[in-house]
Amino acid sequence: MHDGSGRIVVQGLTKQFGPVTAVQNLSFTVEPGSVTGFLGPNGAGKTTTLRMLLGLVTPTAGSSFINGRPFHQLGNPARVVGAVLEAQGFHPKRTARNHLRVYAAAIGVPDQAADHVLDLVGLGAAAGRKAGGFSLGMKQRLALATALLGDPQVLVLDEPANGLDPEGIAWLRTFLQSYARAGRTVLISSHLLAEIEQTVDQVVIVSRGQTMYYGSLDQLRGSQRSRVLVQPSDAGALVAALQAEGVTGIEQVPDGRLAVSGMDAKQVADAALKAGVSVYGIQEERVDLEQLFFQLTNGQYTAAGPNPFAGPQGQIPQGPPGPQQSGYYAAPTPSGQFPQQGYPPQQYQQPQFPPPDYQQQQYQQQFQQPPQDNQQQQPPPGYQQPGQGGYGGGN
Ligand SMILES: Nc1ncnc2c1ncn2[C@@H]1O[C@H](COP(=O)(O)OP(=O)(O)OP(=O)(O)O)[C@@H](O)[C@H]1O
Repeated sequence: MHDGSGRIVVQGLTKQFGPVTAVQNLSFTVEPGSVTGFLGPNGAGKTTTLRMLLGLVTPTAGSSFINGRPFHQLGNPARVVGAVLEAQGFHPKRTARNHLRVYAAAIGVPDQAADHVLDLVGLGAAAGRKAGGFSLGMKQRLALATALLGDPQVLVLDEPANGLDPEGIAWLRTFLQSYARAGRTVLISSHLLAEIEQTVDQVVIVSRGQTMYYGSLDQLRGSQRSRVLVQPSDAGALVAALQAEGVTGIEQVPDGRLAVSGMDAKQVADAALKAGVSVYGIQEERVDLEQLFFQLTNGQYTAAGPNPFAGPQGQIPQGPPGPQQSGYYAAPTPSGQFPQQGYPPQQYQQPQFPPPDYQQQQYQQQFQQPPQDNQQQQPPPGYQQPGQGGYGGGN
C-alpha cells in the first residue's frame, strides 16, 4: 500500500488558476522525525501546495507523495495523515467530545479516541463544552485533536499558530516537537517567521509560488556575513594588528566602533590583547532573520540571477533533494533546545508520544459498531475529509 516511511516528497508542483500561477515548480522533502516550516507571505501558494499534497486540488504539473504514494492511493488516509487546513467547521452546538466522535466514526476509530485526543491537546476539561463557545485557540486545539484521531504518522497543519496566544504557541511548539521526536513527520505552514522560528528544524520559504530557501534556519543565518563590533582603546593599533593577521574586512561604523568580518569575537579580543589594545566593548552582530525572510519574500531575489540564499551548491533546489543531499537538511534539533523563557508556566499537560495508554490495535478491535450515542453520523457542515472534495474548490 505505502512504504511506511512517513516521508513527504513534493516534486515540481505547479498550479495555475487561470492567469494566476499559485505554485510554480515547487520541490521539497520532509523527513520523519522533524518539524518542517512552510513559510511565505500571504498568497505565496502555501495553502494551494498543501491542498495538492492532500489530494484536494489537482496540480497543473508535478506530483507529491506521502509514504511513497500520492494521497489518493493511501488507502485509509486519515490513519496516515492528519491534516488541519482551517480551524473552523465545528458545529457550534455540538460538544467537543461529540464533534470528535462523529469524525471518529467517519474514519473508523472507536469513541474512546475522542477523549484520548482531547487529553492530548489539553482540552480534556472542556470535552463536554460546546465548540461554539470556544476561543480561537481552543478551536485550533480541537482542530488538531480532529487531525490526531487516526493516530497519524504524518501531520500537515496550515497556520496552526494562527490566533494562539504566547502560551498556546509555546504549547504547540512542545507538542509538535514531541510528535516529531517520536519519529513522526510534521509539516506546518505560517506566514510569520517569528511564530514558528523556535519550533521548526528546517524551513521551506516560498514567495510567489517559488522556493526561495530550503534548509535549516541556522544555515540561513550562516549564509550571511556576520561581523564583530568592537570598541578599542586605539582603533589604529587594532586595525594594524588585525591586518597583520590577514583580516581585510574592517570598517568603522557610525558610532565609532570597528566592524570586523572573518573573525569571531574571541579571535578579535585575542588580537587586541596581543597588540596591547584595551577592549571597552565587543559583540557579535546578530543576523536579523526577520529581515532575511523579508528580503527573500519581497521579490527582491525573484529575478533571474544568483540567489544569495540558495543551497550549498549555489542553486535553489529544483527536485526533491532526498536524504542523499544532506546539505539541505538540518540535523534534528536535540530536544530541550527550545527555551520557553518569557512564557507563563504551562497550564496544559504536555503530550507524550507514543501516549502510554494508546493502543491502535485495541481501538481497532473495540470499534466494531458505529457509536450508539451519536444521532448524527455525518460530519458537520464545512468539514471535508482530505481527498473527499475541495476546500473551496479550485480543481
Ligand atoms: N481557487 C482559486 N482560484 C483562483 N485563485 C486562487 C485559488 N486558490 C488560490 N488562488 C490564488 O493562488 C495564490 C496562492 O494562494 P494560497 O492561498 O495558496 O496562498 P497562501 O500562501 O496560502 O496565502 P495565505 O497565507 O494568505 O493563506 C493567490 O494569488 C490566490 O489568490
